[in-house]
Amino acid sequence: MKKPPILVWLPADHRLLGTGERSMPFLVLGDKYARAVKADAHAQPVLFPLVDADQIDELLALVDGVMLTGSPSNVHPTRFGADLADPTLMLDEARDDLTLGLVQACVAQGVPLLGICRGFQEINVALGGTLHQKVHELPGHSDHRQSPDGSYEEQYGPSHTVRFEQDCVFARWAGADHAMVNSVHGQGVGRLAQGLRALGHAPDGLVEAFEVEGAQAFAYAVQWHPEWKVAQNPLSVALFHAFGEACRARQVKRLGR
Ligand SMILES: N[C@@H](CCC(=O)NCCCC(=O)O)C(=O)O
Repeated sequence: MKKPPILVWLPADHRLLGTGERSMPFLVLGDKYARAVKADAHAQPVLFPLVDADQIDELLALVDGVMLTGSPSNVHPTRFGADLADPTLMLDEARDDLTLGLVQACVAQGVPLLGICRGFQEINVALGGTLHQKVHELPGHSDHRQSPDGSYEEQYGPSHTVRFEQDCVFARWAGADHAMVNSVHGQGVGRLAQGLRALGHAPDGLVEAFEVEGAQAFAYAVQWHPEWKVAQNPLSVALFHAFGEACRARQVKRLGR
């Protein structure tokens, strides 16, 4: 009997598309995230367009993993007890309303969870951590953003090293104690949530990778973008392969085969 596809839930962004009077609300998902799930985790990306918080458990029962994508939007600072530092920052409170509860449900139920960039930040906030809203304004910190004028090749190209904790999963996936990563973010981890263990740091000390300590299943997050041209990066290949295998293992448990 043909095995059903492994299903990975990617929460959508809520975005106004169009200009002025003609702008309209849309639900959007970055193409490169969906393609990485399909081509590199060997799973089927799925969207649930409109989810109420009380539907999370019933929808989680239908999927084998969750991937929280990056986004130009930011977690609303009230979610981590701060005031909005810059009113021009793009926000997406509808996404916050879903993802912060979704993270807690994934951790509680042992659903494989991968966070990328905004998704990395969401996991930290969902579990009680805080964010720096403008890393580039912190003394001793680098600017982790990219010029919007650069090509995508430039924006998502190698930007800085990340040094991994000795013998951690990222070091094993990279085959080294460090890796060059891209960097497309203005926010970053302030206080790491209790229960998260930092596994990688940028040269300026910013946390760039963590795990959920004692997680029942795959539960990792990165500040960089492994979904960018996965096949060209052995660390990204290993990361998505491991995520896909964890989702496959859940499918066996979920479907009994
Ligand atoms: N907005 C937050 C998170 C940054 C982020 O997710 N960047 C990726 C944006 C576009 C993409 O999906 O590749 C921050 O600035 O820290």
